[in-house]
Amino acid sequence: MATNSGAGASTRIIIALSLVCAVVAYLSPFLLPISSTSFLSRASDHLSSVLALKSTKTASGDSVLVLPVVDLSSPDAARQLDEACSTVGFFLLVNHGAEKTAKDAASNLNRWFQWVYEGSEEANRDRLSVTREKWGYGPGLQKPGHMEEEGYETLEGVYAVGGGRQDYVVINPEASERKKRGDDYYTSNVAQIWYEDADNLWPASEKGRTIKPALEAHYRAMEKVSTKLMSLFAEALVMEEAKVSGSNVTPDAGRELYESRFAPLVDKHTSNLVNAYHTDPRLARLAPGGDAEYRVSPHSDTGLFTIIGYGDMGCEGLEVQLGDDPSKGWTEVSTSFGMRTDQPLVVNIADSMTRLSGGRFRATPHRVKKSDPGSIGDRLAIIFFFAARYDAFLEPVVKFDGGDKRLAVRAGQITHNYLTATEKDKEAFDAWVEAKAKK
Ligand SMILES: O=C(O)CCC(=O)C(=O)O
Ligand SMILES: [Fe+2]
Repeated sequence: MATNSGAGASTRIIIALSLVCAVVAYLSPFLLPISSTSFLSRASDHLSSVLALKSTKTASGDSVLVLPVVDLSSPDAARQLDEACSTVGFFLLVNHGAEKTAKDAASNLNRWFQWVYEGSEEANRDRLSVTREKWGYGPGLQKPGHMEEEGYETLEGVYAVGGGRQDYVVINPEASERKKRGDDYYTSNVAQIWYEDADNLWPASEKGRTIKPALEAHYRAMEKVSTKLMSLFAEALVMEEAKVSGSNVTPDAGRELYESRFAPLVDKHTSNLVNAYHTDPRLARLAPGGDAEYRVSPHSDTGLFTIIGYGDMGCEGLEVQLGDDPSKGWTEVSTSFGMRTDQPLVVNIADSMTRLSGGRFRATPHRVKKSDPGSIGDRLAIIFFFAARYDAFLEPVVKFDGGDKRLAVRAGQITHNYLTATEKDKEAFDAWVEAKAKK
């Protein structure tokens, strides 16, 4: 896969900052008091205070952000998560246990996408055999017209994908089997918005053969990581609630909150694994449009949180809007610090988690810039949109003074599938939600 060559001044700053971080991280066992927390969490504490989780301005006025780190193997993970998600809303997840599946997914997808873009007859046949309206391969989240002009609203913007991005969308590998068994959650009329077609499509060619096992394994690994993160979010919210109310936290409080409020929302989650491949718009022969202002417009995600793997590449082009004041502008994200570890994942809070946490965890607006002129910027993002059951009721699970009381909704009503469904299907779902609320 080709790399970007034209990132300019901000890249030099990222590299400089990464070097500083690497040195700080290397020296931190000597600089910081030895404690039971892991090396990485101490390094991240230190980074947090040194950088105050804020951006740094470059000479040209650009900003870069070294993401806060959450170490999933650390006993301090819930606190790290709370700090990152109540400030930046983005973090770098390390020691997550999905290193192998993240790497395999990236290498298999890169190989197949590159082959498809070369456009041989066999490659075109393979591409067409996995192209359809919803799951499978196609432009931006599988809706023709799901482009710059036709995005949908999120809490913090409009989600639209520019020309040149092709998504290979995979849903829960269990869904098809469950539907065949007659599970009402997948077979009912209202479920059709999500599960009208519950089968994933897979390439049949020699080149694409390994994609199915690689992506199914990665999907399952992402489910595991998400479950662990949900239990840490519960722990973090319980700690915060106790702090606000001045009460003590019982040892089981986090687990109880997870089991009573979180687990039931996600036992049949509607998460999609969206494998987003961007090429230089000039090469985007297969995509309509081709020259949008952004690769992805400014938006927040609608699910609970999003976990992104970039394989052995960085997150080039990803930018976030920090703080409450949009006039502060956009800050480039760097994953360089975490790149010292194997396959770090970028995680961001999404709208549903903002709602569940009473606004404590921030669904930070983000966007993906076009590649710089002159670069041949192939770019792969393996995006797991972790989303609740479509019938989950999203309301705050804890009460904070002054917490965000934005309208509670059914999780399904803010998903991409619902928002791009026919009016008739939407009405049927809304009526069902109302009837359920009355019971
Ligand atoms: O490609 C990326 O780095 C992020 C894409 C994104 O934000 C999205 O598709 O929701
Ligand atoms: Fe996003």
